[in-house]
Amino acid sequence: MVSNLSNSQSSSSQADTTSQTNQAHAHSHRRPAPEATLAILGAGAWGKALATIARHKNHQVRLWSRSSEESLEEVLADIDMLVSAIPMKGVATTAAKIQEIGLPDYVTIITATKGLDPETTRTPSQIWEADFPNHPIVVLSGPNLSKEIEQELPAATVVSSTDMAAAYEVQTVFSSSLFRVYTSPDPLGTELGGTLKNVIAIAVGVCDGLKLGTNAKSALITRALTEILRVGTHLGGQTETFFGLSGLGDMLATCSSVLSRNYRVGYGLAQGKKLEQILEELQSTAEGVNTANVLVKIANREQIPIPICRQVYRLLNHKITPQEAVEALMERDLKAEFCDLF
Ligand SMILES: NC(=O)C1=CN([C@@H]2O[C@H](COP(=O)(O)OP(=O)(O)OC[C@H]3O[C@@H](n4cnc5c(N)ncnc54)[C@H](OP(=O)(O)O)[C@@H]3O)[C@@H](O)[C@H]2O)C=CC1
Ligand SMILES: O=C(CO)COP(=O)(O)O
Repeated sequence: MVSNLSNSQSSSSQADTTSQTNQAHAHSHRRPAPEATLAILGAGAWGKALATIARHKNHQVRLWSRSSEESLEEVLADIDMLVSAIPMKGVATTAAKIQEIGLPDYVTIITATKGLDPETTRTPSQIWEADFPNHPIVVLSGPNLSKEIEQELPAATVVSSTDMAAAYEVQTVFSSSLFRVYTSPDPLGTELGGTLKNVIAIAVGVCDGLKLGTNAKSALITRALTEILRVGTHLGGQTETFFGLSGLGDMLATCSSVLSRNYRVGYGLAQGKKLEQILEELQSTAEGVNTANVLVKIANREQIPIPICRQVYRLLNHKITPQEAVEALMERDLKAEFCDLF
């Protein structure tokens, strides 16, 4: 399907990645990246798109979901990298299953889930890290609407890890002329940007569904960035990360496209549809619904002001109408623009 995802980096960037790959191997005994064997867990929209990208780089890809004929044991046998594109609700149980099966220490774990665990409030990478403390863990996140990637449209993403050798290796594995992969040393910030923006995409869907106009949408997205920065840095992400592809970049993509499931949740609510009906029609994951609930739990615990996300939470939990949510935001106490950023 995607014919142009071949590796056509310039010679200088090839030199860069070659030295990066050498650096990766200097730090580990992992096998060379050029023809890696990848298990991609989660055969939904995102797992399939990632599989397409990897296959066009000539990697061996085994795509798995719970309804696959192959067992998880079979899929995991002799792999170099494990990619998790599982929805949040399945991450902890799947990680526990893999722990039981066993995974050699050299296998890099790449997490592409955008969510927060409802029980523990942990991010997906924190779950993988806790279960696999000896493995390199890499977060992959960015403005990556899967339908556009399947249509061979260019996109960029971020791979982030405290183990930079692993990040460089994953960068090499996924980079192509249509998928530009940047590295970052801030996995938590990278992950939180992609996760928190889903709640904002619901808010923006409401804004568009109510036809509140461009001024309102611009104000909403801008103030939402302040809110994401406040939460994200409080939880340990680096400020600059939230201005990058996995933060602002992903928020712009998700808040401006009807391809976003989260945006469509908000849009549907503004049209008076019931949440259950919208989710039924989507037949796909909208992580912002769960994330809004977990985020409010975190904000209450840590005393972090999240006015926009709190209205989304109240709307999703049938405590308020879309119009009341708008009024509540507009009628808050007046204040300086940057008084409470950090
Ligand atoms: N779609 C996109 O554009 C992007 C999505 N993401 C993120 O990737 C994650 C997955 O999204 P997406 O692929 O769109 O979701 P989909 O709903 O399209 O697919 C989900 C996949 O996961 C499997 N699955 C569902 N529930 C569980 C579970 N409890 N345990 C294990 N596996 C499960 C499903 O198959 P089965 O039921 O057979 O197991 C299915 O293959 C989300 O966190 C999303 O935010 C990130 C970037 C882009
Ligand atoms: O995360 C995404 C794009 O980067 C996908 O967004 P949705 O889950 O809202 O479709």
